[in-house]
Amino acid sequence: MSDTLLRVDGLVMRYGDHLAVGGVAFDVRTGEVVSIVGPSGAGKTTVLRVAAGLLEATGGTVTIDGEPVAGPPADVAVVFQDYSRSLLPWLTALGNVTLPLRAKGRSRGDARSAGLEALAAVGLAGVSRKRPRQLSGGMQQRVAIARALAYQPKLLLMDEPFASVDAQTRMDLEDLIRPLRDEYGVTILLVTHDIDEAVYLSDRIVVLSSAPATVLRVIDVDLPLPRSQTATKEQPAFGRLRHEVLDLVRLRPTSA
Ligand SMILES: Nc1ncnc2c1ncn2[C@@H]1O[C@H](COP(=O)(O)OP(=O)(O)OP(=O)(O)O)[C@@H](O)[C@H]1O
Repeated sequence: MSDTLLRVDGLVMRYGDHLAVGGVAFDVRTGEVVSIVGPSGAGKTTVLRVAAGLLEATGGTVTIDGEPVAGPPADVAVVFQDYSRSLLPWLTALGNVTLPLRAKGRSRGDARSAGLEALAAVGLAGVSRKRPRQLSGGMQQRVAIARALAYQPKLLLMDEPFASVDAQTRMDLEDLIRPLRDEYGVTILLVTHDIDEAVYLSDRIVVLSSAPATVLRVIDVDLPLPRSQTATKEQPAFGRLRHEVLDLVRLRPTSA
């Protein structure tokens, strides 16, 4: 469980005159759930998009299993915040989940059984024939997660995946993550604004500074497993971690 799957090394990103990311480095080990947090505009999404091969960095390297990322890697899936734009409205839930599998050359029957299994894993066994507009926001995001998992990626990258749903649905979706990690043996790197969510879900948290982003600290989250929305969040250790992360995220550079 301790080998490195993703390595971000000296990552620099400049948008025109703006130096957004100023040398970010961290590792994600196989099987981990790691969150990236930081102030608004710190470059969290930028780091994730470079790891996904969707954006070319100005400098530094990202490797997955030792291979430099240059374009979207075959065994990486991405889940975005905006589920309404990530699902195809004219396809059923199952059709959305199986589309990438068919594109990858899997047979119809094989794609269908992997798709049904993934929909069941996210708690949507009964809605495989429904279209996205017939599903709630939380259910649509579950379909997007099922689509990513059915692909059986080594690495799942998630950018604010629960930011557009209500608080109760958010907790339900959070509680899918660690069991899905176990069931699919997938490593997860997640960007979130929500410090409680980062502490609750993660094995480690990468805290970025404001721009130009660097890694302020990588924090081990050694809260016992399995986690629970009530018991875990009542633990003094949860409060201490939350406090530590919040202090770092709210750090402001001292003015000269
Ligand atoms: N395509 C782009 N062109 C120009 N500037 C960009 C572009 N994408 C991002 N930026 C800028 O780079 C900085 C980092 O953006 P990024 O979205 O990575 O940060 P973030 O930490 O994910 O932000 P937030 O917490 O607000 O979602 C911001 O100042 C943003 O305005």
